[in-house]
Amino acid sequence: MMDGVGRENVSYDPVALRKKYLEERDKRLKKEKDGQYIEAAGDYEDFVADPYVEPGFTREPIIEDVDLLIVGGGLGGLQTAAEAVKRGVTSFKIVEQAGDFGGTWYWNRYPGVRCDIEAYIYMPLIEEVGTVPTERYAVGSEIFEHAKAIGRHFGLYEHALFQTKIETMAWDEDAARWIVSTDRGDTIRARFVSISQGPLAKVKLPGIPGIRAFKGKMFHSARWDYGYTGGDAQGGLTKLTGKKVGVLGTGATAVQIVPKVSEYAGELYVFQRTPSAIDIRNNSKTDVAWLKSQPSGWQRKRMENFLSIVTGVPVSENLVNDHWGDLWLRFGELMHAHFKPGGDVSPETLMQQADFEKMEQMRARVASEIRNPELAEKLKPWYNFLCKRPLYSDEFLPVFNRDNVILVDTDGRGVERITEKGIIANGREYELDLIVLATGFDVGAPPHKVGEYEVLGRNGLTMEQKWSNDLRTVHGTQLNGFPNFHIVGGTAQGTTAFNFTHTLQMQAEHAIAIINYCLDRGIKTMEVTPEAEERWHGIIEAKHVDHQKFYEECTPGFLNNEGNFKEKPTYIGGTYGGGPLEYEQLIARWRDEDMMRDTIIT
Ligand SMILES: NC(=O)C1=CN([C@@H]2O[C@H](COP(=O)(O)OP(=O)(O)OC[C@H]3O[C@@H](n4cnc5c(N)ncnc54)[C@H](OP(=O)(O)O)[C@@H]3O)[C@@H](O)[C@H]2O)C=CC1
Repeated sequence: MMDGVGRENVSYDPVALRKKYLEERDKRLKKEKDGQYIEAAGDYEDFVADPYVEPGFTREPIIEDVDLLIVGGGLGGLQTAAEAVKRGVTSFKIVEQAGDFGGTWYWNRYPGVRCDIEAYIYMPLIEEVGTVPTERYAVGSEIFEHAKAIGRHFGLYEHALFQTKIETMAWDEDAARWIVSTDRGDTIRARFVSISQGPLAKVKLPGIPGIRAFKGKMFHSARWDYGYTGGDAQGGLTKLTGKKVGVLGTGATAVQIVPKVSEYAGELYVFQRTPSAIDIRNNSKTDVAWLKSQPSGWQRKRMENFLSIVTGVPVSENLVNDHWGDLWLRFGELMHAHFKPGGDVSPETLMQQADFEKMEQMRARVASEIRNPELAEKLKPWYNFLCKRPLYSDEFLPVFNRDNVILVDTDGRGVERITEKGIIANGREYELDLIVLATGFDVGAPPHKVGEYEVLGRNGLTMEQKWSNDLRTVHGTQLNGFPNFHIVGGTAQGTTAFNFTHTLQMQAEHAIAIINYCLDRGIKTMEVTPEAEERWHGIIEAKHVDHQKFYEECTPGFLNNEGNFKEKPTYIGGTYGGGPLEYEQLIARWRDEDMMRDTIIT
């Protein structure tokens, strides 16, 4: 079937393409690697101040013993708390630094914010809560509202401590509890802790000279200032009329911001270092009758079907049927047609073929959307599809046909400097009123780098010390030396997926099943043994999928630590190689069969 962007009859020269990809990568490799970014902390903390709460919030400190402390009120924390409630755990607190639940959907309120994953599988617990997403790909505010609805439905607000940051968390051997203090003067003594701090919690700023020099308005996309721009995420940015706006970045965030801002700004400058591959969104209104007629358990089934497709697990039907699955479905077709065990065509060759085809389609889409052929060339992406997180938009590319939108392509170099008046790129100064830093997050920073507090396990052991030689965990969620401690959202030696809430759900259920097991039986402490960590390490090694060559050849980005894949394991590189669905079965089996062998219980 043709879909208007030349998805059939794709022809290309694989040798020339590979050469071009490597040349484009080389333009972008920076000696600073991931050190090119500045963390929005310390001297840069003002970039992450919460613009959505009234200043001056105070409350009385609490001193409380609880069975469970959940760190983080984003979707992972909510899924953990909902699971706790379902299992009858009633004594718990949720500590969240924001002013409400929602996590990434609380912070990211920029114009055009929308989830790229279908709402029916992304928005957790919609069957239980009764939320009906209005569109197939929901806007951010709707997901934020759903997060709050989860909070109301499961009675989580009475357990929440908002606008509260953890300052210390230490295991007390005698009390067999985690003693946690906060910046609001609280002391919480928790039998169990589950942390869920999110992969997008740490804002990244570009470490370019002059970032403090700019005299106009500047903010990161995750702290949008509607007081300055007017309007809301849906539009109405009328205060930008006549203004010169610069958006720095062309990732998943920028492609959503740019079309909205282009409707209002006098001039919009989009500073591009690497053009992104932008696939078809094809959004639609929810067929409410269809949604309401689904049998119980439909959401889980749909989630599993999607996850199977995007991890190459064969399925007999394609329930979601959007463009996320294209690459794997095509790979499956090629394997079926050309792969024979012992034959001379390898799965890698066929995957590369599927990838070249996919990216040719992406480039053909650019050519068909952009009227000016020279401009179209600048917007074409030259890397393997999975080198960057895939993007979906039907609005971004056509925006460059507008007169008030100017692409500043830096041909891989990035912008050079920020000045009092604006941005210098390609040796020219662009004067601006507003600079939006759509420069992303420290995706997948290890847990001890996300929260700005130290977790002190047995005998004051820190995670940094524990992992100083090599990473050791059981399932990426439990650690020897850290009893009664769980990580939800653990990717290193754990798992992840494009539909991140799906893997959060797996780990939330796992953590609460274990915690509930202990609470039911009066078990004071449960700690995974060093032998269990070695066993899991062995499984991780045995299942290891060697991504090294692939990511080394990739254009830099957060998936390969900005071209530093060899020296530093990444978010993706260290996950369980059998894939998330196998991981889910394996952790369930572990609870039933091996938990007693692998833990010390008191
Ligand atoms: N579910 C959803 O719909 C959404 C999800 N997200 C999530 O957030 C993640 C992060 O996305 P995003 O916020 O876009 O961040 P990204 O890290 O994907 O993008 C950052 C952008 O900033 C650019 N950049 C950085 N430094 C410079 C510089 N000095 N000069 C010019 N450009 C520069 C990068 O260029 P270069 O490419 O060259 O590095 C890149 O285009 C996504 O991968 C996704 O997981 C975000 C938005 C929507």
